[in-house]
Amino acid sequence: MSIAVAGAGAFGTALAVSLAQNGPVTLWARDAEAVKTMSETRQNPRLDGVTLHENIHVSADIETVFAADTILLAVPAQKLRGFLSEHADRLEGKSLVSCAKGIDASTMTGTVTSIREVVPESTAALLTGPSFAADIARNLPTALTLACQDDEAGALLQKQLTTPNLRLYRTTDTVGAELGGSLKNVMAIACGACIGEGMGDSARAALMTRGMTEMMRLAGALGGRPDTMMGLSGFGDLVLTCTSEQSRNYRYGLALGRQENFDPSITVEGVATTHAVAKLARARGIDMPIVTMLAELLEHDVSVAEAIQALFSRPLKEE
Ligand SMILES: NC(=O)C1=CN([C@@H]2O[C@H](COP(=O)(O)OP(=O)(O)OC[C@H]3O[C@@H](n4cnc5c(N)ncnc54)[C@H](OP(=O)(O)O)[C@@H]3O)[C@@H](O)[C@H]2O)C=CC1
Ligand SMILES: O=C(CO)COP(=O)(O)O
Repeated sequence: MSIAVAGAGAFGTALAVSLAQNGPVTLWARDAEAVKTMSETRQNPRLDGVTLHENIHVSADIETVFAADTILLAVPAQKLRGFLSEHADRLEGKSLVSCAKGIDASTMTGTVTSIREVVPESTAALLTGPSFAADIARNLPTALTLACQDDEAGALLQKQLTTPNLRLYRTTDTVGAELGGSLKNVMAIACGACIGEGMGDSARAALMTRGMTEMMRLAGALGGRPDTMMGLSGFGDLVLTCTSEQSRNYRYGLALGRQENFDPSITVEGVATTHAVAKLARARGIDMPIVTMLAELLEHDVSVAEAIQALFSRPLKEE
C-alpha cells in the first residue's frame, strides 16, 4: 500500500518525515521551484532544521499523488474542497485522509464530509489530535486519532500510518473528530486573546472549560458523539493549542489581545472556522456564546475586555 502526502507545508512535511521511517513516501507540492529546492537541499523552509529522510520522494507532478493508494491531504481546510473538486475523478477508489483542521466556510462542512460529498467513491478518513509539526518531525512521541466511519478501513489505515513516533487511536465518529480539531483552534484564538489582554490564567481555564461544553454541544447537535470531545481530537488538542506559543492560532489570539499585527501569510485555521461555526450555531439555534463573541471580536465589533464582560454578564445557570 503506497502513500502520498498532498501539500508540503509544515504538517505534510512532518508527516512524510515520520512515515518515511516505515518506507517510501511521496511528498507533493504545487510549487515546482519549492520542490526543486527541497529535492536539492533535503530541507523545507517551513520546517526549520529538519532533514528530509531519503525515503521521501518530493515531487511537483500531481500524477505521483494519484499513483498512491493512500493520500494524506495536508492542505489548509479552506483549500481542501477546491483541491478535491479539481481532482475528483482521479481520487476515486483511494483512501483519502484529511489532515486539515477546520470547517469549510462556503459549505459549512467538516473535511471528512467534504471528501465524502466531493469524492463519494473513496474511503474518507481524518488524522487529527495534539501534534505540532515540529514535534513530529523531530521524532518526538505523538498520539493522534484516526477517524473513519468504516471501521475495517479505519483499522487498515491505523496500521499503515502508525510509525515509531506516531501512535494512532481509532474512532468511527468522524463528525466528533472533525469538530474537535476545528473548534480547538477557535478556542485557542479566544485563549490567546484573553492572555494577550492580561486577563490571567484563571480566565483562560474558564474559557477552555466552557469552550469544551460548546464543543460537546455542537458535536451532539450535528450527529457526533459528545464523548469524542474527551479524547485526543478534542480535549487533547484543546489543551495543547490553548496553552502553547507553538500554536499559530494561540499566537494570533495573543497578538489580538495585545493589539499587535500578525503576519497574514501564516496559516491560522481558526479565523474562518469561527465565522463558519458562529453562522452554523445561529442557523441551528445552538447556544455557543464563546464562539459567537469571538466572531464579533474578529469583526472588530467588540474589544477583548467587552467580550469577556459580555460573557460574564450572561444570566447565571447550572454548570
Ligand atoms: N503545523 C502544524 O503543527 C499542524 C497543522 N495541522 C493542520 O494541517 C493543515 C495544513 O497546515 P500546515 O501544513 O501547518 O500549513 P502551512 O501553511 O505550513 O502549509 C500549507 C500548505 O498547503 C499548500 N496549499 C495551499 N493551498 C493549496 C492548494 N489549493 N493546492 C495545493 N496545495 C495548497 C501550501 O502550498 P503553497 O506554499 O504553494 O501555498 C502549503 O504547502 C491545517 O489544516 C492545519 O490545521 C494539523 C496539525 C499540526
Ligand atoms: O493543530 C495543531 C496542533 O495539534 C497546530 O496548531 P496551530 O495550527 O494553531 O499551529
